[in-house]
Amino acid sequence: MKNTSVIKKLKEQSPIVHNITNYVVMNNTANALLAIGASPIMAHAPQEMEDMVSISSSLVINMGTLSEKWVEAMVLAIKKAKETGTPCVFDPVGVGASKYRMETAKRIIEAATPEVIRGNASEIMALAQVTGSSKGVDSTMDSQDAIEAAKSLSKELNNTVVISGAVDYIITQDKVSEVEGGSPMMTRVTGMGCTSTSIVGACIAVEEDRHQAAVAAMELMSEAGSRTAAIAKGPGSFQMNFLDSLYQILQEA
Ligand SMILES: Nc1ncnc2c1ncn2[C@@H]1O[C@H](COP(=O)(O)OP(=O)(O)OP(=O)(O)O)[C@@H](O)[C@H]1O
Ligand SMILES: Cc1ncsc1CCO
Ligand SMILES: [Mg+2]
Repeated sequence: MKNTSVIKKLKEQSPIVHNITNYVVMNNTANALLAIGASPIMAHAPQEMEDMVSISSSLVINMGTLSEKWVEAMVLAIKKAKETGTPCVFDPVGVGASKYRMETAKRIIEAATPEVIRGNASEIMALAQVTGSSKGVDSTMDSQDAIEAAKSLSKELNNTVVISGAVDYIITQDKVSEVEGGSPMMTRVTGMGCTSTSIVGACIAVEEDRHQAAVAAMELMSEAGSRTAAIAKGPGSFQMNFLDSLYQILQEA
């Protein structure tokens, strides 16, 4: 890890991170947050969204498995977050794959701008409306192909945009940071992208410089991915050992 200052803050502060995320990854991302010393809440009932945001240090909105009640909860949560000054990261899973996802992403962003958006190249391209041709929830292009789209998105929204992939790009207006490392095995385990989004959520809870927070989160993912790849025999042991790697990196910091 190049810079451990954000990680040290995570250890000291143990932030509460409220996640409205998808059924597929809920358990993985809650465990990843616990492994890095954060305190996850996974909840999505509209009736309790404002209370949950009020007690949280950051908000994660992930639109992996949408339904009307969840969208209602997402909109309520991000509006409340704006009111309370709670930073939010948005993961536009599969945006571009359906009209509903495109409309929902717009609705969320129009309700209040998320401080950070993290997606793969297809998602960032679709979100920037450069192309509407996202295939499913996995990326069909290299992360560098979406840099220009991410820059225009970041300028339009005045926020930070993260493109994940073999190389991660963290983009705030014209500022571009790169994070290498990790492992191709990360694409064989569901929800590694969603996990990176939740870790961004933990980092923006403790670091006000959103760009720096997002870089730290992606570096943490990368380091944990590289370490895990050295010992895992396949996706199953990768998934399990990834949590241990996150935990160990935090212990060392
Ligand atoms: N080829 C690769 N080599 C190294 N690291 C990778 C590679 N592909 C992805 N990663 C890492 O895996 C994590 C997830 O990124 P990815 O772009 O696969 O997300 P995603 O497509 O949103 O995933 P999902 O939707 O399954 O959660 C990031 O931390 C990224 O750096
Ligand atoms: C596979 C899948 N489908 C909807 S969400 C999700 C998890 C990865 O984003
Ligand atoms: Mg994803």
